[in-house]
Order: sequence, then structure tokens, then C-alpha cells
Amino acid sequence: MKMHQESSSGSKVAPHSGRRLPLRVGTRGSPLALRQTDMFLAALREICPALGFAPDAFAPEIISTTGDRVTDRPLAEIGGKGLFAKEIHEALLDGRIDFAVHSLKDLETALPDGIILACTMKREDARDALILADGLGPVNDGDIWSSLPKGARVGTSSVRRQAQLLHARPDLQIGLLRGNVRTRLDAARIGTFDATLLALAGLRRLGFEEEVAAAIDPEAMVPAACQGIVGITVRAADSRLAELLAAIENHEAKAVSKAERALLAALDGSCRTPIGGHARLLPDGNLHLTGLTARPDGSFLLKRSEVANAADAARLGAELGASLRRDSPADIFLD
Ligand SMILES: NCc1[nH]cc(CCC(=O)O)c1CC(=O)O
Repeated sequence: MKMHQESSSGSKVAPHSGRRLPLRVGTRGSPLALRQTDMFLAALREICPALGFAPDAFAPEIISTTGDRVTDRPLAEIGGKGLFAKEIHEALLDGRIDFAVHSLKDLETALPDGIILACTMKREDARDALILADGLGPVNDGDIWSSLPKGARVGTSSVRRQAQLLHARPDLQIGLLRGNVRTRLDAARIGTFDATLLALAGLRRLGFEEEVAAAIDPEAMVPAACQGIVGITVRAADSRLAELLAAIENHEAKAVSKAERALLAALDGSCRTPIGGHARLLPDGNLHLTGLTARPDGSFLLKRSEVANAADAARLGAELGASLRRDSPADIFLD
């Protein structure tokens, strides 16, 4: 079986894509980003055996982003959207990489000209997970927040998590906690905080699930739009590579991410705006979408859900986003 095609210059070419091997894969350098990239490449090798048998088929390129470099301040203080993607987009557009692997929840809804979202992988799990300091718990499933003592210190840098926590428990003390997954888990373990919240998907992918005290129902803590989904970007002009990547698209992830990203786009919040968005396919094939807006201090919180045919995912997200924006205080969307 031919493992790869030979180009006229004799260099190895990825099948169907017309791109010379190795394919250079852009990724952030965090343990989670590297793990997600490995998982994606394994899926790609499975769908394209010719690439699977070529040992030098892929060359990961680690790209440091602004969001990775600046860790001592809230994201809201260091700039707008795309903090975890701008440098990766630049590498794609100037040809240093051939495609990029992202946590879709960190990818801005409006991509730069010339870049497209080529595929989305099966959603791991959208829920947020509660991590408790030693000695706290167990968690009462009927009232997940009862495991947090009065005035408990909760570490997070997510205004979305902060707003929903304070709306439910105004007595909690929210402290800034940034860094990679292990750093944030350790902050709870060593008692810097009584609790923190992280995406279950990241914890599961890194093998830290046993540190989870509870997975939080999406209606009790609406996740970030596209949380749990890995997305792949490529140059729009690389149509054959885009077609190859689209071949491993997960159709449920595509539908739910289309609704959640349309919601996000319609709300057009800033990085200071607490926004939640969660879509799921119902057994009858319809799409159920929940959207949330709030003030960071939880004093205002609006949550709405709508159901529509999955084929109307983008319209469902756009209409729910417009409805939430119309009925929320205008100032929460400002930078
Ligand atoms: N920038 C943080 C970030 N981006 C993606 C994930 C988790 C993985 C995912 O949502 O797919 C995380 C960690 C967290 O929110 O706890």
C-alpha cells in the first residue's frame, strides 16, 4: 500500500491534501493543548491510514500566545478576544503551520480573513467540575453549593463562573486564579482556596478526573460556549487539506458548536461579559440551547432556553443571543 504520494520534486505529499509532509500542526504549549493535539492527530491517523503509517507525517509547532504569557492578571485586563489564538492565526496565515488545534471555547467567533474552522471533534463533556480543598465535602447532589462553607474562598479567572457562583452564593469570596490545569488544581489542594472550578473535559483529558468533587449540571452552571470541544483551523485557500480535515468532523459537535458560537456572536460581549452557552441534541433530533448573561457580581443573571431543529442551529443561536442581549443591561457588554 502506498503510504504517501510522491510530488514531482520527490518530497512526500499527504494524500488528498496536496501538502508536502510533514504537516506542521500549530498548538499552544500547555499540557492540555499538547494532549488535545495528540488526540486529534491520533484521530486523523485513524481516518487516514496513509498518514498513520508515515512516521514523519506531522510536525507539532508550539506557539506561545498572549494568554499563555501573561498569567498575573485577569484576561479582561490584558485585552480582547483571541488571546489564546492570535499568534497561532499569524503562523497559519504566513505559512509557518498548515493547520492548528484549539480548545474551541478559546477561539473567537469571528476568525481572521483567510482562516476557517475545518472541523470539530466529538465533545468530551461540557460541564464545569467542582474541586474542593481537603476536608471539604462530600457534595450534596441536591444542592451542590452546600459543600462550600459560608464565605468560602473560590479561585477562578472566569467571569462566567464568578457570576453564577455569586448569584447562587453572594457570600462567597472570589479570588483570581489563573494558570494551567495542574496549577489551578494545586491551589485548591494546598488550601490557597477552598474550591475552584475547571472544565471537566480538560481534567478528563489530562487524567485528573479523580480530583473532581462533582460535575456541575449545565443548568446550575451554564458552561462556556463550545466548552469540551476541540476545533481545527486551516487556511481557507487550502481547500484539499480542509476537505481532509472535514472528513473527521463530529456532526453533533458541529451542530452544537454552530448554535453556541452563533449565540456568542449575537451577544457580542467583551471578555468582561459573563456569558454561558450550552447546546445539546435531544433524542428527537432537535437542538436544545441554553444561553446566559449576567453581571460579574451576580446581581443580574438572565438564563433562557430554546429548542429548534438542528438544521437551524445558527438561527437558534442568533435569535436566542439577540433576545438575551435585548433584555440584559447594555453596560455588561462594554469593554
Ligand atoms: N482557557 C481555559 C480552557 N480552555 C479549554 C479548557 C478545557 C478544555 C475544553 O473546554 O475543551 C480550559 C480549562 C478550563 O476551562 O478549565
